[in-house]
Amino acid sequence: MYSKDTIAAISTAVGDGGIGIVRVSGPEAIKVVNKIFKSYGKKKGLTEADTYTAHYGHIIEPKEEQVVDEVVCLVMKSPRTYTKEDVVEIDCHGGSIPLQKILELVLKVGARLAEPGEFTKRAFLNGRIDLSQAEAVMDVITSQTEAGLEIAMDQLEGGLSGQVSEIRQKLIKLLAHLEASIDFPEDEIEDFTIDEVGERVAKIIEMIEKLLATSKRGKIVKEGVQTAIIGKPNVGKSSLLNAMLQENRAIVTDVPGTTRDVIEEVINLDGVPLKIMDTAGIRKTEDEVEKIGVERSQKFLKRADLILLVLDAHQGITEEDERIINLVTDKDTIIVVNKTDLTSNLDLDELQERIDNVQIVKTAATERVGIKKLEDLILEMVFAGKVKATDQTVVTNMRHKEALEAAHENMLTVQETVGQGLPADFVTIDLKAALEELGKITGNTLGEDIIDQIFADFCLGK
Ligand SMILES: Nc1nc2c(c(=O)[nH]1)N(C=O)[C@@H](CNc1ccc(C(=O)N[C@@H](CCC(=O)O)C(=O)O)cc1)CN2
Ligand SMILES: Nc1nc2c(ncn2[C@@H]2O[C@H](COP(=O)(O)OP(=O)(O)OP(=O)(O)O)[C@@H](O)[C@H]2O)c(=O)[nH]1
Ligand SMILES: [Mg+2]
Repeated sequence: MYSKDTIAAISTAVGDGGIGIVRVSGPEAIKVVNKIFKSYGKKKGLTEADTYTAHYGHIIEPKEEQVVDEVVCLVMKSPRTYTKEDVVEIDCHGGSIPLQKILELVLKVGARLAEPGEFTKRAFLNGRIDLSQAEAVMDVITSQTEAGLEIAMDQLEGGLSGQVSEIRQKLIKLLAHLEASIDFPEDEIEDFTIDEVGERVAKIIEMIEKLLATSKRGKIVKEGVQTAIIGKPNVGKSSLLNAMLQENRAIVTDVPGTTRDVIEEVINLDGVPLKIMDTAGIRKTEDEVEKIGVERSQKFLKRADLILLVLDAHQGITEEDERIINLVTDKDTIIVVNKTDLTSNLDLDELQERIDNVQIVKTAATERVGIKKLEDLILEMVFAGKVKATDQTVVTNMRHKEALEAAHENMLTVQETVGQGLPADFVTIDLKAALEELGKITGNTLGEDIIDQIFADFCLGK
């Protein structure tokens, strides 16, 4: 079972700020800190303190009566605390010596060192938050953009938990009805028709699909969009990157084959980290160095979420372009027809007709023309037009996505069985499986080892 040790850790960055915090949690937290805390003036010790009160004083080495640091202690009493246990925070000076010295003392007088994520794990095990909320704590800490923070905060406040439990409630109700009809087939109290079962199943599937549909957006906001700029040499790929960055990051010359390595830059497009890679022009080449660059860009092409394929309007479409166009058929792609400030030798209508499902944008990179339109189109594409939908719960976690997908599979099986008019006991197994999958998101149905593994990835002191 779960240990009720009193745990302690440094909860702030060590030696990297004016103030640092040593956090202590567990049944002995107040007693432990009280052994090394001397309050200012004649005041009583921390054991007499009310919950959520701050106490000024000193940390003292118990035997030697040596003052270690001047601090403020926060006392928070069970059950209304971060862990639901007694919590004492020692706000000390932020240098690594005071922090480590105080932690050492706390450990000496009765606490043990907390494992990574153990405070939050206790908040979960003691029922203050569920597993998806606990995981959101890390997402808040590691968020890269404001949009990412907003989504993580929604999850921390129980947005995802609420939706998952709503689906689970529906499943449990359906299961209860079906099991009753199996156990007491002659009772007619709650026996609903097969159509009603079908409707309820369809509703549950729809709810799961709605959540799953947000995961693409979730991944993008959390991890960014890997964008590769590709095209044959000299079409203006590096110029396009520079125009999007609004600076001259990549070297631009009129010599084909200028970019030899892959250049990676991040631009913040309306809260979305767009990770743009400018690649070496793709073409057959005898030059060894350039060849390596070409091979690397083909590799990046495979990894990219989005491809900006650049063509030269002045030159028109050549055989080399054709080969590149054929490389990218199954990826989200925007064709950038560049150098539109020069006379055009490219038939846009003909191009659009040939690749009817790919969007085309006209630019003149060196003149910074068409860049805003390109950026709007990128946002529209990666979010399917739902850029501003930030009030919505979004699935960002792979573990959650996989559980939703598994539950979805189970429900489709249920739907098929119901459609064939098979008796109730044929579907309860799959309904239970779906219920179990959804429970993994909130942590209701996860083994201890997997829970341990999730918290092990947390940072120290969290
Ligand atoms: N000093 C300090 N600042 C911090 C934290 C902390 O642990 N300590 N946090 C750590 O992540 C974050 C805040 N998160 C917290 C979440 C819950 C509770 C808490 O005590 N909840 C109780 C009491 C609520 C109440 O008084 O109404 C509860 O939910 O029962 C505290 C902090 C950020 N700032
Ligand atoms: N007129 C005009 N010239 C452009 C435009 N974009 C790029 N160029 C010119 O085209 C040449 C090649 O541009 P780069 O950006 O280096 O082309 P690239 O595709 O990165 O070339 P490689 O790295 O060699 O594959 C340079 O001389 C640029 O100034 C444009 O929109 N209009
Ligand atoms: Mg280049």
